[in-house]
Amino acid sequence: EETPIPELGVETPQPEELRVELNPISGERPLTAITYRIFQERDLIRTFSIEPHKLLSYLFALEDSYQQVPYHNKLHRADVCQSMHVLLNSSGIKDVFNEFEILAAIFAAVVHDVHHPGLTNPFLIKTKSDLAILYNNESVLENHHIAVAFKLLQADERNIFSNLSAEQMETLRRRVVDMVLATDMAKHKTLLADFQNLLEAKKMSGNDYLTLESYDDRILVLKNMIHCADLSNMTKPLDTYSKWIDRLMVEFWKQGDAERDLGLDISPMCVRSPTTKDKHQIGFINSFVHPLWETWGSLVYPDANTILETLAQNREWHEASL
Ligand SMILES: CC(=O)CCCOc1nc(Oc2ccc3c(c2)CO[B-]3(O)O)c(Cl)cc1C#N
Ligand SMILES: [Mg+2]
Ligand SMILES: [Zn+2]
Repeated sequence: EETPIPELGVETPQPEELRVELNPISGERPLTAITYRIFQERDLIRTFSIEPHKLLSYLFALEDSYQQVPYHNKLHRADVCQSMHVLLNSSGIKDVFNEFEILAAIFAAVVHDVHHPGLTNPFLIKTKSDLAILYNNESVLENHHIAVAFKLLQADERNIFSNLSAEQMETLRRRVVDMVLATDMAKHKTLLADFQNLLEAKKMSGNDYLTLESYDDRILVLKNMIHCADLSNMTKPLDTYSKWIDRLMVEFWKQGDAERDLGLDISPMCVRSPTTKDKHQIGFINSFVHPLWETWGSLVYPDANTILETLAQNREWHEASL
């Protein structure tokens, strides 16, 4: 039977200054529009005998359960889902993953930030929030996203996997848990190091296309793929990227306001000042995003060359604003 979604335990800062322009096509439901289309495009509905009305009910529930936060809302999840869809088609890995892995990857992307409160793990931990207590400070947000995603599946009219066998469901759940947990930035260094070691080993083996046998190797590439999709804003053209940054800063600044009101140290990237945005984005790109995308670029060479150029241009845009 259906059990209630775990409480957030924190009130979410309400952004009054956010105007959401409605897209003429997807209207109020960008997540459903994009995800349903991708499921159709990849023939997942037929392959897994997914009942269309259940898919719509599930996607509607995902959209409705998101918090009204400036950046980590249904638009971001639709964006990551679409980016994942594109990355799965990259040259060199297009035929590597089977339809079960693709189903898990698209599903993980669309649920990876569900019910996000617009606050960071460090904030939830230092404020001793219910979520941090529930998940013992370990990947607090990511555990919550996974729990909410699977709780929403418990209602029969939303159970899009009702025609999977118990064993298929277990493997799908394992993959989705692994991928969503991999979007925790605290895991970044290990995840990227393991990815680089894998690619180094494959290069040593000499064959020019990627062959992945073990579950661990296969899920490692998928974990890095969703991590790339999650951090793909700065690989997009500047006019798109700057809109994401504006939303992100509103969200970070609201957390900074909450930290100040609670008498806590303000997280460096949440400080309201004109140079914070550029300084932190340059730091974030140099420390995390560029190394990750460079490694991805070596896997799918030359597919990601344009992405790497756009990333460099966006970094220069920040540097010019300093
Ligand atoms: C516009 C961007 O592309 C920047 C990505 C967000 O900017 C940062 N994100 C950071 O960590 C997270 C990255 C991904 C996610 C989350 C946190 C929570 O949900 B999520 O999965 O979307 C850190 Cl540590 C720093 C920055 C900076 N600047
Ligand atoms: Mg997240
Ligand atoms: Zn995300």
